[in-house]
Amino acid sequence: MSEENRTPLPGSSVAGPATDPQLDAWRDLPIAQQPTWREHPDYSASISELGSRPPLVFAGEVDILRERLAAAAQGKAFLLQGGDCAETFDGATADKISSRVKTILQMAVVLTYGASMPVIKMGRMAGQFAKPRSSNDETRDGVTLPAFRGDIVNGYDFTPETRAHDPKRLVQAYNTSSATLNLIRAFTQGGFADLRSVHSWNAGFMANPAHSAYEQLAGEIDSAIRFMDACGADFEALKRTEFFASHEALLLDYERALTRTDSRTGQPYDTSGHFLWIGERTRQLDHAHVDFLSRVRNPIGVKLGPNTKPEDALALIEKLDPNREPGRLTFITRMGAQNIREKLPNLVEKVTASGAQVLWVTDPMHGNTVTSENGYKTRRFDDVMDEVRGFFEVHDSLGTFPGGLHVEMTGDDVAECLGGADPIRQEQFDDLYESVCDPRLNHKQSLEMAFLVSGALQSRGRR
Ligand SMILES: O=C[C@H](O)[C@H](O)COP(=O)(O)O
Ligand SMILES: C=C(OP(=O)(O)O)C(=O)O
Ligand SMILES: [Mn+2]
Repeated sequence: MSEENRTPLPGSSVAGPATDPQLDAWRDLPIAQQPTWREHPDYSASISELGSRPPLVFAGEVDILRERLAAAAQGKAFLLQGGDCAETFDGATADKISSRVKTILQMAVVLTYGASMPVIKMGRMAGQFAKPRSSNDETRDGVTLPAFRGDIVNGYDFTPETRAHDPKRLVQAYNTSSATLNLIRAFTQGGFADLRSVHSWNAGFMANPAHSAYEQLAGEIDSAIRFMDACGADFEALKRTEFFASHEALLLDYERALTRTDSRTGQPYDTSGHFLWIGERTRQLDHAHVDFLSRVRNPIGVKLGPNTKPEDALALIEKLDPNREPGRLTFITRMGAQNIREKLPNLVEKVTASGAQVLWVTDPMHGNTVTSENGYKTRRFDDVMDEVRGFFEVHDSLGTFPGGLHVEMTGDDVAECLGGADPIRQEQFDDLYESVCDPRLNHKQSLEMAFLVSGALQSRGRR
């Protein structure tokens, strides 16, 4: 069958043309944080291989997510987005994926109760392989090599061979994302996500005396589930849950190659994930990332750091959400606990006054990174929670909706962030620090955060 006559199946997606003046406009713009691999002998073959592979997500699912995020932007749902700073190829095991999904589901139950509204569950998963870095190089014992930029670009081991940028990794990232997403779909659709099991996993967390402060809330959730059961609630329907995949759209080679024209609407969708965000280091208005993401239909996030001016935020809205479509644009603020109460109000005020309806989400991780005395990149649980509290205070005082939480977390018992009720100490880092980039909340710290945020949402609802 000739290319022109090939009719797409209803609702399926077909590969776009090799070049497209709109989707390829970014190629003529300045671009930061990209690998140096254009001249590599495997570059073209890797890109065309990605271009011929099936989409990882279906455009219809992306539309559903946009509707869910629109509800959150209107104060009727709450977003929970979490996962590794940097996923790794080796880390895509059944155990690690299931414990991360499990932890997100556990957090979501606690948050749903506190918020009394739906919680949109989203992993920094199945594609979170590319990392922007502050420096191009890393020096150890007098040897300088290219910095680790995520498994999609190079490897973590400190050897010249591993640190070389290798475009074949693009295809490996696609394959790993595909396997990860397959397992996520199986878990969340196949009975693993049953509300009653998720709730029973939380009993394990409550068995730790360090968490006694959360007993009342845990008891209330328990009673609510028993009450639902007694009323004959349809627990069959609660055996499945929606779960969306997201990552930073950093490598435009990868994102462009997975962009497809949706046969239902004729619109381009970046099918590498449901939700994509632009990082703090690549959100320049006239640069490639903003241009490319302005042209795809997916819901888009933008990280906003402490130096964001209101004019920057307004210009990003104009470019990324010209039709002011609720659910299209999420601002993920990462100000730092020290700054949030001072810097966030002006931004929120000016954006609200402009009439735009964005979803405001807090990332309490990236503005609170410090180096421990023994040399590890870390974050203090108290600083992280202080930023979350500041985020709630600012939105409460302005009458706007604190719509979600974006966290670097894992389901494993690692030691990377300091503190928590069952405190992690820096002496544990040598044995239990596993992250190849930023420090993540471990399983217990993640659940503790969910209980604290749930309490804040509950008091907000009672006011
Ligand atoms: O995840 C975020 C960034 O990639 C990371 O914070 C950069 O950190 P660096 O300063 O170690 O490069
Ligand atoms: C790079 C990240 O964040 P930011 O762009 O906010 O620094 C990240 O989310 O890992
Ligand atoms: Mn990070």
